[in-house]
Amino acid sequence: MPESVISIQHLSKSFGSFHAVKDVSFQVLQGDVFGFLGPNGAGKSTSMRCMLSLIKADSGDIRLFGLPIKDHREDILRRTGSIVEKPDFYKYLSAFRNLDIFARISGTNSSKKEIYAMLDFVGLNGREHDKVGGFSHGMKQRLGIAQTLLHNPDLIVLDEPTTGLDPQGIIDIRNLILRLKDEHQKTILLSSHDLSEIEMIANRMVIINKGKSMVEGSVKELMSTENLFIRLEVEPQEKAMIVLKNAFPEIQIQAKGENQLEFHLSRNQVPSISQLLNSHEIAIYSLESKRSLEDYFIKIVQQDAI
Ligand SMILES: Nc1ncnc2c1ncn2[C@@H]1O[C@H](COP(=O)(O)OP(=O)(O)OP(=O)(O)O)[C@@H](O)[C@H]1O
Repeated sequence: MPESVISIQHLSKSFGSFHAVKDVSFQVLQGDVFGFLGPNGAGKSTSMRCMLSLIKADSGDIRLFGLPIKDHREDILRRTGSIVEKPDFYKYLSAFRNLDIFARISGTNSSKKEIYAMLDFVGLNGREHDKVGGFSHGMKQRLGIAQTLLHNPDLIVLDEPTTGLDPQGIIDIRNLILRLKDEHQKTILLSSHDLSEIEMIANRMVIINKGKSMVEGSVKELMSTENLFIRLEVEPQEKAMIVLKNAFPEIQIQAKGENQLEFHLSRNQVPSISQLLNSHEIAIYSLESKRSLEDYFIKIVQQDAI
């Protein structure tokens, strides 16, 4: 059994009368890329800030590397790199100078060679001496990751690292996270509101909603039971609706516009749709299937209520 790197039990935090985190528990094991998933406002950042002791939790047990954060803050933070608040840089200085200054202030005293190697690792080679003010959001994000890696932490905590990035920026960060896990054996906790993002890089995850943990486990196992949202463009629409209702009596189908149908279907039933409609001479112009975190939540919440 891999070592527990983060263990959070029954974490709770209020701001005045507002209970932002009510009951969050999860466990991150060594070598995990662990997805901390929840919609906006679910309490992810607040939980992460409590975990790193940037703010004080009201109650709950927080242990990193097996040690309670309240008694071992320094030791724990020495082994942890995080971007939970937006990283700040001197925009009139180069990427290299920014890291050099940070290394001196924070006491990592990294050599020039180490800083160049870090900039190379995050894909900023060739841009080392350019001013940070001219960097894209994605480049700043990668520079932020380089900064958190300077002290060679075992655990890396990233709060919504791909938010606001363009598609290439998202791919760059995703690849960087996977390399940190595969080539450097880091343990990574990252938050996101995007289920598909987590599915692509995390091996385990917890889903939180309204300040409470809903479900935790292997990403593959959790996703395999999931329903998909289907949007079909078909003709004739009414006939398609009847055929689908006969084949899947348990589903609720909504007719949209002239020839669109929308419904939810379990993943393993999706491949049979086109064959079914073709056999009734119904033309399919498009079939769109997507996962929706919200749909997934509703399913979990409904299961919870039974
Ligand atoms: N310092 C604060 N004072 C008052 N309310 C706060 C404070 N920080 C967070 N909140 C509230 O707590 C709730 C949870 O916020 P939090 O930032 O933890 O959510 P999140 O899951 O990270 O969502 P997002 O992705 O939108 O950041 C939100 O309703 C937020 O407005």
